[in-house]
Amino acid sequence: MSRELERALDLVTEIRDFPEPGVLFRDLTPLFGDADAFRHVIDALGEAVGEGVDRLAAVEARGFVLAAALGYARGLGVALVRKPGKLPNVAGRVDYELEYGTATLELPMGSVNKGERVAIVDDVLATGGTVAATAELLASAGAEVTGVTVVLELTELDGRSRLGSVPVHALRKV
Ligand SMILES: O=P(O)(O)OC[C@H]1O[C@H](OP(=O)(O)OP(=O)(O)O)[C@H](O)[C@@H]1O
Ligand SMILES: Nc1ncnc2[nH]cnc12
Repeated sequence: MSRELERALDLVTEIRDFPEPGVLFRDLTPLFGDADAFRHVIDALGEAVGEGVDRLAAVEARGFVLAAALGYARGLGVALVRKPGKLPNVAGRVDYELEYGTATLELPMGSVNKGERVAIVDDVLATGGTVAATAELLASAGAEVTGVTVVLELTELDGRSRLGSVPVHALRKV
């Protein structure tokens, strides 16, 4: 890994007991706010996503920031998976467990085509609930999930185990 990418990832801060007691929250805000760091992270994610991908998928909200820049850099459109109640036309909905609480995700109608090869991008892989729910939504819409690419993987929470044989790429494992 380049020194620049190491420096970028070192900007992620740890906050104890947020958003609830017992959670060590990884905050990517300083990384998003530093132009050089952000560029190095997007370049690294672009390499990790690899070839043979037709589209990206990302989850509101932090995933959108990464996927928008990555989609531009790689010339790929993005399926914007949303928290509930935001979409006029919903192709599918999944409820899932988070490290802190429960959540629901919705896939916009028409955001992926049948048979498309879609790579999921997010900032943090924790329990894997978010990405597993996204993969389920994409599969229900007829897309093929080629892989999951994240900035940080929280290995202790073993999110990978929820993703079956889908390849997971993390820029850093903590
Ligand atoms: O692997 P998991 O246990 O599912 O957790 C990972 C998810 O949690 C965070 O999102 P959050 O729902 O906090 O939303 P945000 O992006 O709107 O801050 C993060 O951005 C990932 O999407
Ligand atoms: N510990 C954590 N830090 C940042 N984002 C998260 N999403 C789920 N768990 C998280």
